[in-house]
Amino acid sequence: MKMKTDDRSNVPKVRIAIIGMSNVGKSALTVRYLTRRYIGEYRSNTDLLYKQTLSINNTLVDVEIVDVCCTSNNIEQFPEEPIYWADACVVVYDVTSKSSLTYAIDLLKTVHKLRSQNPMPTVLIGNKADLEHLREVEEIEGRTAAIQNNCSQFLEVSVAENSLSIYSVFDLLINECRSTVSSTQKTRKFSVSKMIGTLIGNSNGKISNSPSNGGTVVVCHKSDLYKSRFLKRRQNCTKTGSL
Ligand SMILES: Nc1nc2c(ncn2[C@@H]2O[C@H](COP(=O)(O)OP(=O)(O)OP(=O)(O)O)[C@@H](O)[C@H]2O)c(=O)[nH]1
Repeated sequence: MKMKTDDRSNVPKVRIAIIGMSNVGKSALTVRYLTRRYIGEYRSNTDLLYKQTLSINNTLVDVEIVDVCCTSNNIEQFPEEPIYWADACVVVYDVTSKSSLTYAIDLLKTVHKLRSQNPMPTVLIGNKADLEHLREVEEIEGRTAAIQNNCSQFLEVSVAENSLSIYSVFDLLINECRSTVSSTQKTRKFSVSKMIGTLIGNSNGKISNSPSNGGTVVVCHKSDLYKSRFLKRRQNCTKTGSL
């Protein structure tokens, strides 16, 4: 079903940054939410910008998700731009890696520091719960970290398995920030989607009642997407695809 361009002018947009240490399953989580599928291997060393119109509680929402790849596990080197860009943040760790929880906690503190003037909802997700025999982080440790760092939700999941709770975490998060977002969108200083919109193609005309289609994904090198806020980045993007 297609909507007229005019009909879409009131569709709210929500931007989510997925962050966490390398190999915790950020890409797998993002693709699981948007497509309901699990894909085992993803390219690393690139940030992925997903853009999809979803129907949540019978309301359309333009959702943009940046899956921030993590080439260095040094918190000092984590790029700040996605945190300023986002309306909400999903911080992921791996229950089989204690250091990934430590990193996630550092990220949560960084998010709250950078966004102290303009707070945004954060969610903490412990992934790979299927690997019980390799577990290094107890559920209570993750939950405590989430509470201590003001996360609105905490969840242990296995993205490899199809669990409704994964979808409801995102849906709740999007609902949580939707009202705030609609009032601030008019005053945004810059827009990644506007800047690279021509690359993404005309996804604006696509309405997806099923979350498994209708989206686009742009693959960019992190430095190209975030270090500069200018359009010249366009030429450095390496690939555009559909979900
Ligand atoms: N057992 C298990 N493996 C998972 C799960 N989720 C992801 N993986 C695996 O973990 C590895 C890393 O997944 P990615 O989604 O690429 O992780 P990432 O955080 O995006 O990694 P970077 O791009 O390096 O930052 C892959 O081999 C996935 O197949 C899960 O729930 N269970």
